[in-house]
Amino acid sequence: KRMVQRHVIVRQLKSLEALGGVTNICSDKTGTLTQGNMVVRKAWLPGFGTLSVAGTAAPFDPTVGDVGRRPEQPREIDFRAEDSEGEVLSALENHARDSPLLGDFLNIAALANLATVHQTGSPLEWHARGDPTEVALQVFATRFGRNRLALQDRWRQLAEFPFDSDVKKMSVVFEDTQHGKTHLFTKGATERVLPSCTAIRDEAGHVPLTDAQRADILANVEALARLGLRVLALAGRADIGPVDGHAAPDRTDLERGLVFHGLVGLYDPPRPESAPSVRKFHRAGVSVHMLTGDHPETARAIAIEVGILPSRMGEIAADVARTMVMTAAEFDRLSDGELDTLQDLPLVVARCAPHTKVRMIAALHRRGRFVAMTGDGVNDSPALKQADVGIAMGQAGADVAKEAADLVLTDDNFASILNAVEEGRRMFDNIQKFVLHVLACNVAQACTLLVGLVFKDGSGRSVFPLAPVEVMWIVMVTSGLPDMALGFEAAAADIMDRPPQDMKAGIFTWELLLDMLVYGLWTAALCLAAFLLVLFRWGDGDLGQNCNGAYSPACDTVFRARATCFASLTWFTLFLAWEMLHMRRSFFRMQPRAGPGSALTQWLADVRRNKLLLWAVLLGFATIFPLLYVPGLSTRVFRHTGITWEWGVVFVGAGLFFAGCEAWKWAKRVYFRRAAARAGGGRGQDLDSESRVFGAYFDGDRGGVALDSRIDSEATVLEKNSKPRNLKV
Ligand SMILES: Nc1ncnc2c1ncn2[C@@H]1O[C@H](COP(=O)(O)OP(=O)(O)OP(=O)(O)O)[C@@H](O)[C@H]1O
Ligand code: NA
Repeated sequence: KRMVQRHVIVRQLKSLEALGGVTNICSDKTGTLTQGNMVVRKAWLPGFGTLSVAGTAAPFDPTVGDVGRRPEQPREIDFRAEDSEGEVLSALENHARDSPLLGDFLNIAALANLATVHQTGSPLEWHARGDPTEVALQVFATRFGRNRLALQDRWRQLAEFPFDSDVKKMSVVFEDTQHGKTHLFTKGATERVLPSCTAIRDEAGHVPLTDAQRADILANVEALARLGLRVLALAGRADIGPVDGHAAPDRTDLERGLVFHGLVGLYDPPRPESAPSVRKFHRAGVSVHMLTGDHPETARAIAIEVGILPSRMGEIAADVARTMVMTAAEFDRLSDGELDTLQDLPLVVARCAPHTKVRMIAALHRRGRFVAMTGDGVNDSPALKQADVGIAMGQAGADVAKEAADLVLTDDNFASILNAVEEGRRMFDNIQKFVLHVLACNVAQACTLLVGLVFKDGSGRSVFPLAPVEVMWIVMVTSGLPDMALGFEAAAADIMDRPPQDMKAGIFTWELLLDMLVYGLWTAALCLAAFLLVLFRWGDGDLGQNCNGAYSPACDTVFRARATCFASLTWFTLFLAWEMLHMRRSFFRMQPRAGPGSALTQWLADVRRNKLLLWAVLLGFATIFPLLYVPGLSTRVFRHTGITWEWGVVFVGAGLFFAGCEAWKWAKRVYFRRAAARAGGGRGQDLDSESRVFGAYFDGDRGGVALDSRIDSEATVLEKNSKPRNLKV
């Protein structure tokens, strides 16, 4: 339930716990790492030039921002230059009317488009409905007065071939009621649209498309994608003859012989939380991969912005860089064997289709990784099922995807995955603490009772150091209540600073088993020592007759010794619950950094933090007195008797108990520090975090070939140049 506030719906409680052990996260880009609110930033129309939209932070409002124009193609423009946007156009509607080239381009943008953008409410506000990509195009067309709603008087839709992430394009058939002609309008990923194009539109009209022009177009796509823009190609075919919308016309038959009209570049800014979340995942030892349907250059630029790829891509050897960013086609060309020989699997897979996600999971599994995968599409179900933890999107996600998933993010936000992982680790930790406490207490009781069998009275019967009712009481009340309270313990401060737990080992790690023995045996040793000292050292050593059964004056020493043993075990059980708050940190310094107050106030605050545990411990403390001193209850039921000076033994035992536990934790800390230093191989804390995370990739010896390190700078330049100039709120 608490997860709902953190924007996560848990469909499988088990998977939340599993999420704590995730080593690799494969995330979508659009809407998850990015905001999913797109704006058209660039458009290129052959023969008309490059348009730039700047100064808008309001994605739905077509009246905000300027449109600039330069006569060159995008590949010829240095977008870092001050004047890269060119001359600002005024009266955009007139431009659209006067230039048939621009007019046709905008018609495709507005009509091959199911989104609506309109003004409603009072005061009037711009609203949009539909797919973000299409909303952006609709807003762009509306800037020039070409809103689909306005065009509907003249254009009548006859058929639609919908978009899906496998075909990566969509087409519509419209009838121009003014001229009675039928047209096909297509938009989509360039490499899906361009092959169906045979001509290109420019000032001269339609001219056949040459190979040189195709190469030109692709160079322009790259130039725009490098800015982190999603690039779509617009194309169309005029006068296709009669089409019967009811007869389900053949898609491949119509989507050919198209005329290329130009490109649009849409920007979908990363969510502000994405980069910090990726950084936190890296600190937590979790690798983040981005599997996106977008163009590799777009994917690369965004991946650099959110830190999935290092900003210093240019320093990475070319062959390494090539395996860091792959297209699905490149990825799928490699056999399973070849994938397994790669030093690292790609961090970014572009142009991803749903089945590529399944192969990625399989490849990660073969490397023994524990994988969480996001998905929103109808075809993502196999990947979501295959992943150790499948995560669906609550807003953009298809219902089938949600059904196949273990978790649903209600806000589609990548940062919410981080919350879920943290919650998973907390749950795992608390289960481990709970189990360790139960087991250590059991070991303590069992050893005390077993060793106690050695002491036999005159009739040859063993004298129990603990009576059965005492043991029951400790199991059910003294240890039971704190055990429950441990489940509510908050996450440790460093919970996201350590590597994921090994899900194959589960909670029963070597550390836990050793802890169980150490705490259990130490508790048993102290309890037995208390029993024996009170009985033989300071008492008369009289084991009496049948002292397990009933009180008699002869059993007085045994009853006192038993009471001391019981009081000790009660206290140690309670203290051990407190020691469980952190597996390695000292109970007296729970927080890594002391706050403003002294160590004592800090400690008091830490102890008070888990209220339930505090009450459970205090209750356990308080109840021991009636159990010892209420006549009848004490001797008849619990088979012990009130003690006096023996409390001194309990106090000293408590001191030794803490000393022992703390010494053991200290030894563990030293051991793990050394182990970490060895594993770090001297690569110290002083390195910047990028070198730490991506150190394996920056390998000087490989002779890094300077790649295009302009990518990141251009994306930031684009950001800077487009700071809102006349932002309306
Ligand atoms: N509405 C659309 N009409 C036509 N083509 C589109 C549309 N939306 C996206 N495309 C094209 O399909 C490509 C892949 O889009 P897809 O929706 O599969 O990716 P995505 O799911 O948005 O990205 P991600 O996988 O990162 O979430 C886009 O890069 C774009 O070229
Ligand atoms: Na997607």
